[in-house]
Amino acid sequence: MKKILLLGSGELGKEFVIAAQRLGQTVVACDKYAGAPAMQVADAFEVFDMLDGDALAAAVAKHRPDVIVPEIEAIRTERLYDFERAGVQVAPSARAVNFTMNRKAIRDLAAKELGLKTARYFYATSFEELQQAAEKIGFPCVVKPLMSSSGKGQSVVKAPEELEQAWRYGCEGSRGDIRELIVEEFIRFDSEITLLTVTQKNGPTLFCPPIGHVQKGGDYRESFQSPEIAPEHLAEAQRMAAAVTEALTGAGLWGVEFFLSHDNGVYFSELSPRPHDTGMVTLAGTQNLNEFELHLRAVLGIPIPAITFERLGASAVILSPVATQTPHYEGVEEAVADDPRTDIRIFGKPVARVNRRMGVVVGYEPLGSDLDALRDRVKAAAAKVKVTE
Ligand SMILES: Nc1ncnc2c1ncn2[C@@H]1O[C@H](COP(=O)(O)OP(=O)(O)OP(=O)(O)O)[C@@H](O)[C@H]1O
Ligand SMILES: NCC(=O)N[C@@H]1O[C@H](COP(=O)([O-])[O-])[C@@H](O)[C@H]1O
Ligand SMILES: [Mg+2]
Repeated sequence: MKKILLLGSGELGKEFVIAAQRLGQTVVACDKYAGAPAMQVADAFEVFDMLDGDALAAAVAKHRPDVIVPEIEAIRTERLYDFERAGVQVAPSARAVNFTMNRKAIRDLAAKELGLKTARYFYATSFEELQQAAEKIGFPCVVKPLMSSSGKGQSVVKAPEELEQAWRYGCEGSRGDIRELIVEEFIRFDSEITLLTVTQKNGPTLFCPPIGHVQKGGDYRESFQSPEIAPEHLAEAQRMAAAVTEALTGAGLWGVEFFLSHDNGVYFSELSPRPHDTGMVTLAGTQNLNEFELHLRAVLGIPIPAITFERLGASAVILSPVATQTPHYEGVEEAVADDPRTDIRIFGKPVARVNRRMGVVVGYEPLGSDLDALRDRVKAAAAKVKVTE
């Protein structure tokens, strides 16, 4: 049995810990606040800022884990190389986690080294550089901090006069100590997908059926598995996902994000070297193993003979409209009352902020059913749940 140090303890970590507990593993859940979702189900927990390299090293020295499993991006990832050299397994690998925590490293690797198709992009370290970059890209363009997730600090800029606001918003939403933004060409995609990809220690790379999703303000609102996509688009996405995960090295589940355009084909966007929020749809039992079970098996080297697609699924998020130290949930009973194939997860975050994701509704139907109707049903159920003070 292995001891796992989980770096980040949100909703994704919570489901990962549940999967690990079911296989008898020991998990120490870490995050910068107490009472985080994954801590509620772990064997032990530590509260510290994972961007603090010394605090991170102290937690590793104290618990002597066999495996470190990052769950968020805000980690002093350079230190992971030291732990890996000292014999601790890092999932999927220190290189993968270090490259993906900063958009610059992963974007340059994908676009320049691997030659994958991405939106055109430039970097900016000052407002003047941002203006020059936006002029070259044209409008609209997308401005994002190099280090952020869930759409924090991200804006679509429609005209030059909006750039100053985008610069300020981007710097404010920037995590860690880097003050640099990326400016991207705005891709008019027809749809976007996450391709959950599994790399194994001993075994071939496996792909889950693609997950379609809808984002607002750079944050996921609903996801569904599996949308109809052109076979050549799927093949191209799988080729790119295999190339980028191979270059990053290691074993685990990855969420590889793509934009699909009827006219322009497939664009690589970014990837998470860990379970993906849109992949929470797999909690609806869409596959033989959900994304958390797949990550665990791949990390521990437990065989995954195949990933099978069992049912259509949809997920819709529950966001808090209020900031409160004492979140309450109304409408849970109503949300699940009418449909036996609808279920809900309340993450148990101790505190609510405006637009913080507090729960998710998942639902399923047999393969071959109407996916749009399923999405509507799941969204309607999620809308019945209200986070209140
Ligand atoms: N260049 C672009 N053109 C059009 N839309 C974009 C572009 N970049 C991002 N978006 C939209 O914003 C969403 C979030 O962007 P991105 O994945 O880069 O941000 P993020 O903060 O890393 O999100 P997360 O951490 O949740 O994956 C995308 O899924 C897409 O809907
Ligand atoms: N897109 C990344 C993502 O969804 N990450 C998930 O959200 C948590 C942070 O939530 P919080 O901001 O509400 O604390 C993370 O810990 C992870 O589970
Ligand atoms: Mg993303």
